[in-house]
Amino acid sequence: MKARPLAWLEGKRTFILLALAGAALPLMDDSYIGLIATRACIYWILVAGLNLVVGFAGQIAIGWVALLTLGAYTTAVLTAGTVLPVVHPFLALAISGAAGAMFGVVVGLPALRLRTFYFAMTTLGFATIVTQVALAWKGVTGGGIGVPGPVFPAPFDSGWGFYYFCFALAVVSTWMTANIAVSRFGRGLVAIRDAEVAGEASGVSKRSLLTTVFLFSGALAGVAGGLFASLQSYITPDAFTFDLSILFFIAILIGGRGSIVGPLLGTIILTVLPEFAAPLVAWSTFLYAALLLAIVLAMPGGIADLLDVKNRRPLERHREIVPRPEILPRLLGEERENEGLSLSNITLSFGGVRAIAGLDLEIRPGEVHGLIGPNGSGKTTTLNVISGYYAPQSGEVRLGKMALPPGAPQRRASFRIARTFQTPRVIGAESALDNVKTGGMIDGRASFAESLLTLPRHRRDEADLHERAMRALTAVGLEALADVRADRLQHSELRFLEIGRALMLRPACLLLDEPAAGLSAEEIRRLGTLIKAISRAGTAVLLVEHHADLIFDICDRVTVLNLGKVLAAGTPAEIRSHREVVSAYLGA
Ligand SMILES: Nc1ncnc2c1ncn2[C@@H]1O[C@H](COP(=O)(O)OP(=O)(O)OP(=O)(O)O)[C@@H](O)[C@H]1O
Repeated sequence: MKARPLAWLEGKRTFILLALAGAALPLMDDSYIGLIATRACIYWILVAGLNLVVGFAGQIAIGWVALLTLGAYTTAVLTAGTVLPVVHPFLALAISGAAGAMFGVVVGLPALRLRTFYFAMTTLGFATIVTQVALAWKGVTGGGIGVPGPVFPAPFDSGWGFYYFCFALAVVSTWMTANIAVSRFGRGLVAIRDAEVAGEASGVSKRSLLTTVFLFSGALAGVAGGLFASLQSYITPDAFTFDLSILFFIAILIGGRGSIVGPLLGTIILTVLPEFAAPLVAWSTFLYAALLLAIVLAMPGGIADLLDVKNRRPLERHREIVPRPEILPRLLGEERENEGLSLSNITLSFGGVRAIAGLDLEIRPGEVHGLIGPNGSGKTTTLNVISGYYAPQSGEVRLGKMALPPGAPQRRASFRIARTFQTPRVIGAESALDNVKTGGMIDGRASFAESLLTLPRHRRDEADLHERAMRALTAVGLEALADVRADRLQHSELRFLEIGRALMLRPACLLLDEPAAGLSAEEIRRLGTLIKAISRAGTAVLLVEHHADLIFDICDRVTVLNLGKVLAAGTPAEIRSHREVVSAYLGA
């Protein structure tokens, strides 16, 4: 068997090793090492929070040094007492955290509108603004001359005393971000990064989740800034360089997206490396850039990928998907009284193209309703109107008596409307189990703060979610692959995985967009049995499909679309013998 030299670094063991090493570091009795270790702890406090923004949510925030600067000046100015009465260093640190949180939201908000590099540019803009204000606002910040940093009271006033203070805060930051990573919030962030529409369909609200994370990440950066001011003894604007911002960002990339241990090791490496390469200090920007290039080209998954030994173990080649529909009632609820979904007079055009023209449709609970028609007849557009991705120009979608708000896809989950996609939208970097858990996002009761501190309600949520997700995976026949990363699964498994995720909503209405595409004949048969069982458990199922056999085998009713209009509607037998349908779609 192939040697796995990094296996011992997997998971929690690395954290424990690092914590023990960190706690024992003062035994070395070398104040220079103490200084570097303190700096690594401070950087990590900031990177821990930024990691949720960059590594988990995939937002390119490269100017986070702005928040370090803000925190440093806030603490220093408050404790120096040059402008206001002197504030106790601990209180000043807490105020810096609050200021960082507020400013974190301000810096982060453009991410709700801007994507990738545009957002990156705004964060850089903020970094420049903060440094320029620090330079220009001489009365408060001392301008280019600067301001003294705080000295924390005993026992934190000595080198190692201050180290332990920073180390303790770094441990707490790690613990809190690790708690978020394994909570529904962490999974929601990764969904925003890798499968935004699927996340929305599961009820992930990008706006509120990102705002909360910017708040938290900003608070950590503010606190890190306060500690940084103390470490520096005296701060001037040139302490907050662009290089520093790049260091924070690259530590996360080197570490690997969606990991905590990786960026932690990345931060330690990037803090320690320049000390060993002191003669190269003038080359630091060049070195960072070269390192980044090397990482992106040689190991895009970063350190975390190297450590992820579990996911390199080969999978069984000939795998079979054997759904277990008999457990559906336990997953979906034994006695459900769902209401049907109805569309009345829906019209939607894209420019001059009439995708749907006055469509009426009724999907009843306990039935499978097939929606068929030639390419471009408006089937996917109909699903997108029901699931809120498109707001129709006229007409109404109702669940029972309730009219659904047009648009607002992330609110559909609360109406228990679930869907799958024509091309499976899964989070490749997460396990099958975590993908399915994302579908149960809206059932979580614990707040972000409760998850941060892993309070009982959070633990109850997670235990419940785990049990249900395992049940959903069993129902769709994928329980043996629960721990496998989704990007290692076969296409057919992804199709069933999406259904598993949708079932987590206990849907009143399930929309399936060509679920049989790419499946073998046997898999289609099993899929048919599963879909039928889902509808019999009380769900209204809308099935868009090109496999006519599947449609006619399992549907209770079929609607045929042509050019966005209903060409025919009725039972499978009626549709099969409908003259116009046969000539327009089914063929002779
Ligand atoms: N976002 C869009 N912008 C412009 N036109 C669009 C858009 N989405 C769909 N259309 C057009 O609307 C019509 C209906 O498309 P739709 O994807 O709903 O058809 P479909 O029946 O699902 O086809 P297929 O079976 O190929 O998936 C097509 O003419 C398509 O080109």
